[in-house]
Amino acid sequence: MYLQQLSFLNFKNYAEAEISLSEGVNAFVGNNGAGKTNLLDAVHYLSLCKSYFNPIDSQQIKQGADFFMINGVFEKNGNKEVVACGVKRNQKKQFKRNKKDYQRLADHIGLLPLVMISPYDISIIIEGSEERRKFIDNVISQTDHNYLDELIAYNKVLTNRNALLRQIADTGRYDPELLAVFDEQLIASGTRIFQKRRNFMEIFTGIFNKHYQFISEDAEQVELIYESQLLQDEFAGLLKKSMERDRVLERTTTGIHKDDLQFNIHGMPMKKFGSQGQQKSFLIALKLAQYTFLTQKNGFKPLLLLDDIFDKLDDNRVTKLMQMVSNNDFGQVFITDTSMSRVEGVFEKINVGVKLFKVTEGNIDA
Ligand SMILES: Nc1ncnc2c1ncn2[C@@H]1O[C@H](COP(=O)(O)OP(=O)(O)OP(=O)(O)O)[C@@H](O)[C@H]1O
Repeated sequence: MYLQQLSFLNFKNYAEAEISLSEGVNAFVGNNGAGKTNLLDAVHYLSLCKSYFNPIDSQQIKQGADFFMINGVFEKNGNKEVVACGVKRNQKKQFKRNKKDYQRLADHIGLLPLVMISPYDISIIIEGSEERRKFIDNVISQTDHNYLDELIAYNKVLTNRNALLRQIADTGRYDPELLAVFDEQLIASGTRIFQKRRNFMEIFTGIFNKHYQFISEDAEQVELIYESQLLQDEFAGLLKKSMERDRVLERTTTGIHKDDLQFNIHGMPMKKFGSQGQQKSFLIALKLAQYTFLTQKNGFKPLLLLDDIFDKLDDNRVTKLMQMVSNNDFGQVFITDTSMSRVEGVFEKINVGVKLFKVTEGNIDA
């Protein structure tokens, strides 16, 4: 599966652009602020119906314009998939596959899978647990359609249960039967999500370890550990035990909404003890593991988008990484960088062909 043609109108700093892409490695080179990341984000829209960086669609419309449009022609299993995404100010986002509107955007997720690696991913390491849960959920939902619905259902019951806990605190009165219904729904849904996350992490951790060791050439010992209260006890028992605390705190304190991932380097937290290059290597290994997982599950290769990938990595790691993503386990790759000579040098060294694009202030030249 790969993107053959990409065009857009009024998207971020681009008035208009149209490019034909290589099935292999495509590199976009230009100065800071030229529009390299914006271009990757347009590809992200076509795959996941949204920006990777900013959840507000209208903010992606070029300043002064009142709509944006992104079109992509993909090749998948010998067929063409024509995908179009349009956003007009104050109107619902339009998303089409082969000229047909989608009823639900969620139906598109997973059709054209994509993995993005960006400097913003550092939030997975340094921010709170929500970022790490988002990462797991994003990977699983690209291969399991029911997963997203299950999560939405869980969060809805969680909101209702929390509202009831606040009502109990305010009024001292409540309907125990209603609480029992919420608990039952939360347990059923939460347990299914937990099982999916645990099964996923069992496979994913092994893939991650292999990728990290490859990129770092076994230079350091790292760990990726799934943490969930449900690993210790059944959800029903946990909920019962935490009832008193939940009532005091007026929110549900146990469940899969508390799951987290632990990242360690030499047994210590990566966030505090990893160098910037080690943290970046860790994130790259996580994302490449996501790539391998999606490939194994789907039976075809996702797109791989590498934004500003060379920054903070030493030459050995850059070479290893580019060797890896240019081999047969990977398909179409997009890379951005600020230096043409660096990109040319890296690919000459590993003897891999690359399609080069120059990006200058909203213009792309092949
Ligand atoms: N809605 C918008 N309308 C007009 N310009 C926008 C819009 N959104 C973002 N931009 C502009 O896009 C530019 C940023 O582009 P982008 O992030 O793609 O740069 P880049 O080439 O990746 O740079 P760097 O090398 O610094 O990462 C900024 O100048 C920003 O002001």
